[in-house]
Formats: sequence, structure tokens, C-alpha cells
Amino acid sequence: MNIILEQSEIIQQPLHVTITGSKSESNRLLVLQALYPNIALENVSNSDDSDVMQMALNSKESLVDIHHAGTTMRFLTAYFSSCEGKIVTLTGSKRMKERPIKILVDALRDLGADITYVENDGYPPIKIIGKNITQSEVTLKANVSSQYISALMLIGSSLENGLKLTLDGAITSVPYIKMTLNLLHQLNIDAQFKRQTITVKPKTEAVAKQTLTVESDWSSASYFFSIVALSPIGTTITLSAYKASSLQGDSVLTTIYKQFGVTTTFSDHSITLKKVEDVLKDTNITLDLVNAPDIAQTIAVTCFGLGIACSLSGLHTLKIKETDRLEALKIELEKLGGNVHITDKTLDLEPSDRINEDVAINTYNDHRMAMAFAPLALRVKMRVNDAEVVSKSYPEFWSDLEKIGFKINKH
Ligand SMILES: O=C(O)C1=C[C@@H](OP(=O)(O)O)[C@@H](O)[C@H](O)C1
Ligand SMILES: C=C(OP(=O)(O)O)C(=O)O
Repeated sequence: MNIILEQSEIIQQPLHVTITGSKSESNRLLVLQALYPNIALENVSNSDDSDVMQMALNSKESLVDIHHAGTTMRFLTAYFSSCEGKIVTLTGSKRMKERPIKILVDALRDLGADITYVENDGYPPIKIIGKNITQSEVTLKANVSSQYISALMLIGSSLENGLKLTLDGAITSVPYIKMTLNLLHQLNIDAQFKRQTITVKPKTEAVAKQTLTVESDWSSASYFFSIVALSPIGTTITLSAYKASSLQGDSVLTTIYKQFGVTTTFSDHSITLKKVEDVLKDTNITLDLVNAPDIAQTIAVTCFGLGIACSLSGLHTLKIKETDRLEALKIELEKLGGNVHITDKTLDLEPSDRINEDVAINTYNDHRMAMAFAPLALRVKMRVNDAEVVSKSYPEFWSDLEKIGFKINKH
């Protein structure tokens, strides 16, 4: 499905959007629920990635296809490796077969897991023969993806001797590791993360019966921060259900978007975003996003929409996500008239004073490409190709935009 976004404005007011649960929290809790069935979950994400996680956890098939879902692939690699007697091949989309998994597979093999590559060494698909894992100490590289570390942490308490992970080198996407740690603590699992070491103790007594509520997704909220930033002073949007002390690192949006003149107020499980001032044209937004890689596209496009410069760093993980997001951003922003310079870990955007009209944005099987560019319809008419990609994390994205005043034609 390709869509045309007519030039739009936010309908005044009040506007309220309820966003689905965090896919990161959901995918962790679904694995933990498989290990500890006593826990009940509320507000689980309705994203494709969480649907596929639930499908895979319940599947009795010998071949499980997790499509584009990175966390699902990584978390299940660890989970199935520790399910004694389980024999399964995990595969995914063409892109998933290009997303590296060697660091995790090597760590699991060091712990005694039986995993073989079905096609190319270091990449899915992989065949797993589940084992009773008794070894507990392993070292792994920490600067490629935090998902490998979370995957191991999630199974740690179910292993006979627990886990001691030594993290080698700089640690990337740290808030996601802390999210995993915090969820383990909520289940009363003894786990620690100190400097380069993570320990998870085996859980000997049953996990108490309890209901855990997933907070809504902050990465999905980022597109509304961008919409408010690109709207006139006074524009207000309320999003739910959020809390002031989030487990999600992308909640740093509340601080970052102050620089775009957007304030955030918390009340009663919701946040209200308000545009309070315009940004000066000579502003250069300088940010290190090593802790919040998923909002890089949103921020780059907000800056382009405002005509201001940005210098974004800490982006080395973007090259191995749903697409090479640095390349994709450069190509699509330049089609719109931007001037973008990228390295393998930075993106610099020059200030600009016009946006090319009626450009068709390619989305590269990447939900965040579609959602990050959509707010530009507040400036010009534009098109988004393969717009259905949004369902990877936020299936109602286009209908929610229509609700707040965007004019969308599907064809
Ligand atoms: O653990 C998680 O839920 C995630 C970790 C991050 O990946 P990296 O650690 O590979 O940067 C993030 O980009 C991804 O969307 C979700
Ligand atoms: C990188 C992402 O997801 P994953 O790695 O789980 O595919 C994302 O949602 O932006």
C-alpha cells in the first residue's frame, strides 16, 4: 500500500491518542511469562513483532519464521537453546538473514548450547537443539547490540547455575539492558549490572502470581513529539498510557524535544505535549544517541522539517537494524532537498529553507522510515511507499494520524 499525505494541519483540540504497549517490554515479558506462567500481562503490544513472539513461543513447528523482528530472533535464540528437548530452526525475512547474531550464538555455545547455522555463518537461519545449560560464565562483545545481552539475561534465572556475563568493551543501548534488569527485579529475580559485569542468580522458589502492566511505547510517541514540534505554537496532543519513571530509554524524548520548543506534562497515566516556542533558525541540535538509537530517524526528520541543522552521533547500530538507517535517511532526506553527511556512526544535516513537494519516500521494510517522515505532511504534500510497514511496531499509526487531522489517501 502506497499512500499520499495531503498537506495537513493538526485539528484543534483536545486530541488524545492511546498508543499500544512497548514492544521491547512486551517481548521481554512474553519470554519471562513462558518461563514463569504465573505472571499475567496487560497492555501487551499489538505490534507484528510481539504477535510473532507469541506465535513462536506457542509453536510446535520445527521451522519458525520471525520475519523482521530483531528482538524476537535474539531473545528466542537464547530461550530455545535452554529448552531441553526442543528442536527448532529459527528463520526470518531476507533482511533478518543479514542481521548478525554471531556474538550471541558464540556466547550460547560457550555456555554449552547446540546451535548450527543453516545458510551463512554468523546469520539466521539457525537450528537449535535445546539443552540443559549448566555452565554459567561467559564473555561477550557489548558494542554491537544490547539485544544479545538482554537475551542471555532473560534466561539467566532459569539456568541451573544462573549466569555471569562479562561485557567486553563499550556497551551500546544501555537503557535496554537496564529495562531487562528492572523487569527481572519486578519478578524478584536476583540480578545485578555493575560496570562490565552482569549476574543473574538462579530462581529457586516460584515467581509470585502477579499482573504486570506494559507501559505504552515511547518510540511510537516520538512521531507525535515531531508532529507537535512542526506545528504552530499552542498545539497540544495527549498520549496514553505513560508514566514519569519509565523503563524505556526513549522517554528521553521529553528532554530532547524541549530543544524544539515542546514541553511534556505528566498526569494520570498520560503525557501532554505542547508547542510553546519556535526554534531559532541558526540552532544546531547536537546529540549522542547511543542510548536511544530508535529515535534518530524521528529527530533527523524533525530538524529537516524545521529547516535547522543537526549533528547526531552514537549511531553505529543503525547500520544493522531493519535497514541501513543511515543510508536510508541520507537518500530520502536528499530527495526532499536536504544536504546530509553520514559516516558509519554519525549523521550531519545542513540547515535548509525548502522542502521538495510530492516526493515519494521509500521505506526499506523499516517501520521507522515511514513513521519518521510522515510528520513532514504538516509542511508539504508527500507520498509514503509500502506504508503498511508501520505494523512492525505500531499498526494503528495511520488511523491515529487521521484522527488528529492528517489527510491520507491510500492506493
Ligand atoms: O532490547 C530491545 O528491546 C531493543 C534494543 C535496541 O537494539 P540494539 O541494542 O541492537 O541497539 C533497539 O534498537 C531495538 O529496537 C529494541
Ligand atoms: C531496531 C528495531 O527493532 P528490532 O531490532 O527488534 O528489529 C526497532 O524497532 O527500531
